[in-house]
Amino acid sequence: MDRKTFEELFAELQQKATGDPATSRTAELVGKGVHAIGKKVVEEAAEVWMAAEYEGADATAEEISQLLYHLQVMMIARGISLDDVYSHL
Ligand SMILES: N=c1c2ncn([C@@H]3O[C@H](COP(=O)(O)OP(=O)(O)OP(=O)(O)O)[C@@H](O)[C@H]3O)c2ncn1[C@@H]1O[C@H](COP(=O)(O)O)[C@@H](O)[C@H]1O
Repeated sequence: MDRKTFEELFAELQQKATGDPATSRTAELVGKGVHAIGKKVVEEAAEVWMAAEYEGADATAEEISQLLYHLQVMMIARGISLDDVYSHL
């Protein structure tokens, strides 16, 4: 399985963001902009909630990974760094 940490994913997405939208989901989403990314964030957040209430831990963890991915895409689209977020934790 292709495992990565939150920080490793963010570094990968920063590279992907300026790539080819035809082959990179990240480049496609960043190209579509904050409005489209925001809709995905809300959709994935709802899927986390539903999985947590009605599905198992594995399904919930998968939905959480998709939410984290889309949050990172939003950060990149808005020029927000990991440190910008960590400073509020
Ligand atoms: N971790 C992720 C990841 N999580 C979720 N997703 C995307 O989010 C989708 C999940 O949302 P949905 O279930 O709603 O899928 P969907 O219905 O096809 O979505 P829509 O097209 O309808 O918006 C997946 O199909 C992926 O397109 C991700 N896309 C990419 N990554 C990782 O990001 C990195 C860069 O990926 P690329 O930019 O595609 O090269 C790689 O390491 C990938 O593993």
